[in-house]
Amino acid sequence: MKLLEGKTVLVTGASTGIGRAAAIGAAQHGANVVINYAHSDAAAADCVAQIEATGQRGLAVKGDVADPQTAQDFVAKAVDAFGSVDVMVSNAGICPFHAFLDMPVEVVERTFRVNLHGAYFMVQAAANQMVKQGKGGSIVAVSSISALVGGEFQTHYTPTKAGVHSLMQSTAIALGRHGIRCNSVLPGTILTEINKDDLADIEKRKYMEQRTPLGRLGMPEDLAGPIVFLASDMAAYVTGAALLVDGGMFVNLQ
Ligand SMILES: NC(=O)C1=CN([C@@H]2O[C@H](COP(=O)(O)OP(=O)(O)OC[C@H]3O[C@@H](n4cnc5c(N)ncnc54)[C@H](OP(=O)(O)O)[C@@H]3O)[C@@H](O)[C@H]2O)C=CC1
Ligand SMILES: C[C@H](O)[C@@H]1OC(=O)[C@H](O)[C@@H]1O
Repeated sequence: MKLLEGKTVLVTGASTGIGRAAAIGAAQHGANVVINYAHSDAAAADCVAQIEATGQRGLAVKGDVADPQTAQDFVAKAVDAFGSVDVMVSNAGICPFHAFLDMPVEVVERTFRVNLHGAYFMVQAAANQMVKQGKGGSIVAVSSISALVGGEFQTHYTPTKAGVHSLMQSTAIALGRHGIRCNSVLPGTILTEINKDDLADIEKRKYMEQRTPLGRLGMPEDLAGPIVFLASDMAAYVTGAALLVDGGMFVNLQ
């Protein structure tokens, strides 16, 4: 059963990792997919090729989500290409691990701008287009387990993920009257480019695995199903919700 037949799905940060898996998962469920990315041209082209291999249409639009104009351009190009915006998956993000006491100002500001401002303006641009279309829509933001728990080397990052989680709660209220649902997924530790260096520390990787009741770290594809579900009409009465996708890591105190 295809859950997104006839829909146009936009995914930010989809050249690699979770965004890429969500984009391909949406195409496998019958959507045409427009992806955003900032740097990785070849990876973005490969993602579009994978989307098209499903028989759906794909388009990559390059742009830095930290710039509010990128959101306007992304939505406009999606409408030009495929006629509407039915789903926005706000996923683009960075996590440059760094200690707190000597955290450079530029690292804090860049992380806030990409992860939180970027999500804010993407969600706002998509919502305005959905309101104009008058047939509702679905917004799924990729927050994190880190919205709920801290990280010694993530003091600049975890507040952005809590912010994204909170943004979905507030926009669920602001947009409910337009039939637009807003939810977040909260991934645990998923093996992607964002933590390749961090998890090259074998002891740390083992510790993270041992904290996970399902016994393994996540793969990007583990997020595709939950994101497609929240994007789809199967979740028609779900808004303002946050879904942990973490193999049980969050509940594992002892
Ligand atoms: N991996 C994990 O354990 C977890 C990840 N997350 C969240 O998942 C999301 C995706 O990360 P993940 O897949 O892990 O990591 P990746 O590094 O694999 O993917 C990040 C994606 O974001 C894009 N991106 C980065 N900066 C920008 C920017 N300024 N503008 C537009 N696109 C940008 C990258 O594109 P390009 O390379 O072209 O710049 C890439 O497509 C992030 O929001 C992250 O916080 C949440 C919880 C856990
Ligand atoms: C980048 C981290 O490994 C990853 O990102 C998060 O949001 C979680 O903290 C994960 O551990």
